[in-house]
Parts: sequence; structure tokens; C-alpha cells
Amino acid sequence: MEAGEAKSKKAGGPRLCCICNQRRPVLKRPKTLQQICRECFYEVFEEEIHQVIVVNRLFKSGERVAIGASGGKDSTVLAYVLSELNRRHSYGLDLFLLSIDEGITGYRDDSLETVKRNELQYGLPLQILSYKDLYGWTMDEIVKMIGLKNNCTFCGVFRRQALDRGAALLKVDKLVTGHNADDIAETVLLNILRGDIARLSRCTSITTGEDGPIPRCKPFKYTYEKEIVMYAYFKKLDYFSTECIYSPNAYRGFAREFIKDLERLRPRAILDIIKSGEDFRIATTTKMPEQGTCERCGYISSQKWCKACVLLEGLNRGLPKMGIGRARGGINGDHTRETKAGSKSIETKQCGSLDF
Ligand SMILES: Nc1ncnc2c1ncn2[C@@H]1O[C@H](COP(=O)(O)OP(=O)(O)OP(=O)(O)O)[C@@H](O)[C@H]1O
Repeated sequence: MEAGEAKSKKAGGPRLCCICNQRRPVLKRPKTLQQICRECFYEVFEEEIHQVIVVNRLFKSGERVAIGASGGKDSTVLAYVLSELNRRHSYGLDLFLLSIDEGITGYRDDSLETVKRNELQYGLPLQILSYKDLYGWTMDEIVKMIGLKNNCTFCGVFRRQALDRGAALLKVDKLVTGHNADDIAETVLLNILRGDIARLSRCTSITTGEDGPIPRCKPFKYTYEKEIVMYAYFKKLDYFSTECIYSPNAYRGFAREFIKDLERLRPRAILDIIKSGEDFRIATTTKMPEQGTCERCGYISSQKWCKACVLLEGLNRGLPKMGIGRARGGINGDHTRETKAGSKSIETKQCGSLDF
């Protein structure tokens, strides 16, 4: 027991925040179970993110950085905290909001309204790109054609590329996303469950895509989802909290619930799963996919055509299942360069991509 806490208990006084020993605690910190006051919570929450940014050298002064902004809690808190830290610690970054409109009526149209308000609230310029403009299809139209079963594959592949295209348009040096510690632990587990060694080896990296068009960073890699929600709640941030109407995702949902159960028993479990993923090493004899460019659109790809082009071709030819499943025959034919370790195509990849 801390000295201040002991004193206040002995004196029969109220319990005090176990960090400052001055104010009344208003919350139990999910990561450490400490009883702390609101001011100390803000301080530790923001300071931990600042340390992650500094220790991992995520940014250089003068860089232009796009924040992938969906209007949800994670990216809204990221936009808020990053602009605060940028000012407070003089990072010297030029920040932008980048939103992808997947064309999901009743979901993304509403969340984009939130991002438009965030643009004004945080004073960050906003760029919106839509699937309709980029690919000629909205997700509503895609779901009408293919149904609910594989729609997350289309959405995830298109979003990944759309974010890169938006980043290129904004001429930014980096793209940051709101993926949090729970998301990463969940992805480590899913990659283990699928035996996807290639993705397992890279899903815990805080920066990815350094060899691609634009590096992506995850400043919330060690930030717990529960703390993000608490921070947004106490700070009264304006965010959109509805789940996507097209994403049932039973398998990912199961992994998510499993992690939440573990967290209830031992909060450190999330960090330990991430650590297991980080310490995982692939044997040097394992052949990994060779990175090249798509013959059709020039986007980064380990096959003849990138996944977005294959999926799009299927949609346009009225054969939407063409790009779903293992890439054998078809457009990428035998030219597919698969890893010996069994890196699968993205047939089973679901919303909240396994590649960050
Ligand atoms: N439509 C989008 N436009 C821009 N960025 C997006 C979009 N969808 C997702 N992202 C980025 O990818 C991150 C992870 O997305 P995911 O769909 O897993 O959302 P999430 O965990 O619900 O996050 P959020 O609360 O920010 O919506 C988001 O935090 C955001 O940075």
C-alpha cells in the first residue's frame, strides 16, 4: 500500500489516487488495476503514447502524417492525442485526417459526419476518398452482388489500397492508424490459429510497409482498448460508436471474446500475447513472398496482379468469387509466389485486416 493511501485510510479519510496521493480516484486503470484520478489518468495515458512514439522513433520533425480517420473511438482518440502531443512536445508534424468512404449506407455516411466535425474541432485538414470513385463500386453494391459471406475480404483489400492512394494524394511521409493493443493481440492469435507464419511475423511491427509506397505506424500498439474508451468518455470526444452493418465475423469475434476473458483474469495477458508475437522468429530457411508490383495498376504485390485488381476484375466480369480463395490458376495463375511456410491468400481474411 502506498504511503499516502495508508495515511488517508488510517485517518479514516477518503481513499486517494495512487499516483498523486492528492485527489479522489475516479477509475480503476484497466491496464494496471490502479485506482487513479482523472488528471493522472490523462497524464499516464498520453505519456505512454509519447514514450512509444519517442522510443520507436515513429516520426521525424517536418514530416507530413495522415491519420486514418474512420470516426470510431480509436482513430478519434488518436487524432486528438497526436495533435496534443505534436503541440506539447514540438514534434514538428503536419497532421491530416484521411477517411475512406466505403459506401455503406447507415454506417460510414454517419461516421464521416463525425470526422467532418473532428476536422473543425481539431483544426486538421480532411481528405475523403470513396470506393465508388476509386473502384466504381460501393460496398452496398458489392454486398448486393456477393452477399454477406466474403464482403469483408473486398472491403479490407480495397481499404488498404485506398489508404495508400489517399496518402499519396496528400503527399504524406507516413500513415498512422488507430490499431490498439487488443487488435494486435487478437491478430497474433488469429494468425497462429490459421498457421499464417508470414503474417504472424509482421503483425506486431509498430511500423510496416517501409519497403512499400508509404510506411504505416501504430502509436496505440500498447494502448488498451478499454483505456481508449475511457479516455474518449472522460474527454467527451465526439466519435461514432456503431459497428459495421456488414461484419458478423464469428471467428474474429471469438478470438476477441477470448482475449477479453483473459484480460479479466490477468490484464497483462494482452501485452504478453503481443510480446509472444514480437519474439517469434521464422527459420532463415523459410521462403518468404517476393515483393513486386502489380502488372495492372503498379501497386505493391507479390503476385502478377494485386489482390484489389483481381477482386475488381471478378466484380466487373460478374464473377465475384474469382478473387476469393487460394490464388491458383486464374489471373495470377502459376505465377503466384507463395511462401513455403504456407502463407495463404486472403480468402479467410476478415474485417479488421490481418495485415496492418
Ligand atoms: N474508413 C476508414 N477510413 C480511414 N481509416 C480507417 C477506416 N477504417 C479503418 N481505418 C483505420 O484503421 C484503424 C483500424 O480499423 P478497424 O476497422 O479495425 O477499426 P476500429 O478498431 O473500430 O477503429 P476505430 O475505432 O478508429 O474505427 C482505425 O483506427 C483507422 O485508423
